[in-house]
Amino acid sequence: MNHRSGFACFVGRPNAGKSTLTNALVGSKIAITSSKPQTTRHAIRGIVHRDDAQLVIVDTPGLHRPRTVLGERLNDIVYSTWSEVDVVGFCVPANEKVGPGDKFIANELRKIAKRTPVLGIVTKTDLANRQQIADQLLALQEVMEFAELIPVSASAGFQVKQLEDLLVQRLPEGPPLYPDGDLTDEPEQTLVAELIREAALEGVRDELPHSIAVTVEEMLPREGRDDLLDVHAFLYVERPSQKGIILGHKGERLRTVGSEARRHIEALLGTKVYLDLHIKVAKDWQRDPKQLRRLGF
Ligand SMILES: Nc1nc2c(ncn2[C@@H]2O[C@H](COP(=O)(O)OP(=O)(O)OP(=O)(O)O)[C@@H](O)[C@H]2O)c(=O)[nH]1
Repeated sequence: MNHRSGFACFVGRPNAGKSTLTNALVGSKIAITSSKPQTTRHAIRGIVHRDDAQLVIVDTPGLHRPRTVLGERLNDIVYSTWSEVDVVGFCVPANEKVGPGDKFIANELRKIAKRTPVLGIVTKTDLANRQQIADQLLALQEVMEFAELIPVSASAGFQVKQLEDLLVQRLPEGPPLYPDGDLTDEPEQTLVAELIREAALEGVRDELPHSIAVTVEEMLPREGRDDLLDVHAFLYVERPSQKGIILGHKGERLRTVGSEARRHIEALLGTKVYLDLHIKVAKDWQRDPKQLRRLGF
């Protein structure tokens, strides 16, 4: 049998379960999941290695109606990802009605479906009964024509292997694209920034959904120690009032954010970490292309 290799990405409205599915396929936490929408801001690749294939999964941010420069940038990332992959999985949760958001995405996907096969994936089947799952498959079929339709549950591990096979079948023949063992080719610094941002948003997402950006200025082993990494990072907010929210009473919240982020960074990098975290106010960074570039968007 010939070896196959190529790229896949999952699309779907926020919270559809794309990151969780990526993690279930890759078998290690490389994309950051959360219970609130739009936390996946970077195209993080996870890699499924098999004897007969290598599947590279690109995790895209949710497509949405752009209202700010950041929104437009995010959509650009989505479109350029779609045009680069061999197969797209369109995720719709089993326990939520197929709605206008899904139809909006389907309309956009239809434009690429002639060149790139699109699989319809009903996710989170553990949250629905058989009838609901069947109804959802039918509802999904209504919105566009799919190359395949499949129900899965990333949490329960239901049909994840089957989905992997369907994705692999759509890849072209070719040698592995990455060396064995690579989980992601996203720079560590980006992952670390994402973990800090995630910790900072915990519990205040409704107040500050898109107002936080994080840059990691420096990551260096502590002099004379090979078991301790110094991480210097800035957390950007748009207004002084938001700084107060992040800081909390007497800076207590920021300390919690710091230790929470540090725990995750240590788990990711497998080393002890000293996290030096400072807040900066960068006025309207979301609307300013120059600031966006500086913050890595
Ligand atoms: N019960 C159940 N929950 C799931 C499953 N997959 C994802 N979830 C939950 O659904 C929520 C959203 O999942 P994510 O994987 O972050 O969704 P996403 O589509 O990547 O979200 P964005 O990054 O916001 O676009 C999280 O709370 C997950 O734990 C599943 O198979 N079963």
